[in-house]
Amino acid sequence: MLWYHPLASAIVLSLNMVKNRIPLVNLPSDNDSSSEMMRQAARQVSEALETSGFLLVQSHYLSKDLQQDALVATKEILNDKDNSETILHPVDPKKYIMIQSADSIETLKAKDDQQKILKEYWDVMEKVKHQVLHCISLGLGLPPGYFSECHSKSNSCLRLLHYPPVPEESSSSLLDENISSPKIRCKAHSDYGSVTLLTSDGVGGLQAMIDGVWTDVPYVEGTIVVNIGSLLSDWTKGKLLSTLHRVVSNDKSSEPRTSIAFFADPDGDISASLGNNSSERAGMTVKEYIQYRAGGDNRGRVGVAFTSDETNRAEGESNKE
Ligand SMILES: O=C(O)CCC(=O)C(=O)O
Ligand SMILES: [Fe+2]
Repeated sequence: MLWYHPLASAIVLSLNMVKNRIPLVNLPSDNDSSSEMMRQAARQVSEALETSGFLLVQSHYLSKDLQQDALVATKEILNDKDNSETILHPVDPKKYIMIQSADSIETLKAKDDQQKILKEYWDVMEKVKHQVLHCISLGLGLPPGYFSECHSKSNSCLRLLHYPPVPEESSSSLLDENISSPKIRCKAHSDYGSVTLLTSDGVGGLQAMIDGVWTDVPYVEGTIVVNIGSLLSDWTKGKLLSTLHRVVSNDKSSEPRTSIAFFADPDGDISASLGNNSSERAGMTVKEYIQYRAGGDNRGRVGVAFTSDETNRAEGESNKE
């Protein structure tokens, strides 16, 4: 039977491997570093970040209701045509608002209840960030607080994102001239800082470059997609991968898409190379590095899409698309 054909088994196996490379990890609700549950979660988190650079997590801090409410608020805020805070990306077909601190949510042009939801969401993301950093430290055999301690000042930001629907008339040309190139909604890039925590509305299209292949990042309701940025990758001397990713539109994902990216950056005044002297960031502070990657003012995050290592990887791998 075909099922037992060695080629068919290999295909099934590789599909499972892709699945397992972006595992879903339940973050333990207590912070006990010596518990078996914590040790297992720490292993799963660091293994995923070593092999694909991506995983999904579930945290007791985040309820499905809060996640849904935050998505609805995001959609409404970005749909308000009079909102001057909204930025149209210069290249990608997307619009977004950057929120640079929890306090600045109060001055966001949004209704009180929307601000309240986003504030609550921010506070939860701060907690999840520390849960993930705790697991990463433990998983790498470091003291549990090692990375959390470099994130003492909440140097995070929140990006509210909306991708408009792909127009009907262009659906026949969803595949550009080159039939194998799907339409790009967010160009390939790596993130800059330490940990990115992403909520999306379930419209597909997020892809990660894993072993040279653009791979769909699975969506599971109630979970957060976690990936890491170039700084954290560098701090671990490349052991943890800052993986290139992008958002595309294909026949399954041409609908409007809303997402919320929480970018956790380390404290601005510490060294961007954190003792890795071979790093191309040696001599820069975290704040300077983020500004360099963001294109100057840190407002739009449309600066340097990849580090030089990542550029090399991208050039090698884009041929395999
Ligand atoms: O919208 C998404 O799903 C991903 C966004 C992203 O990767 C980013 O803004 O850095
Ligand atoms: Fe990203």
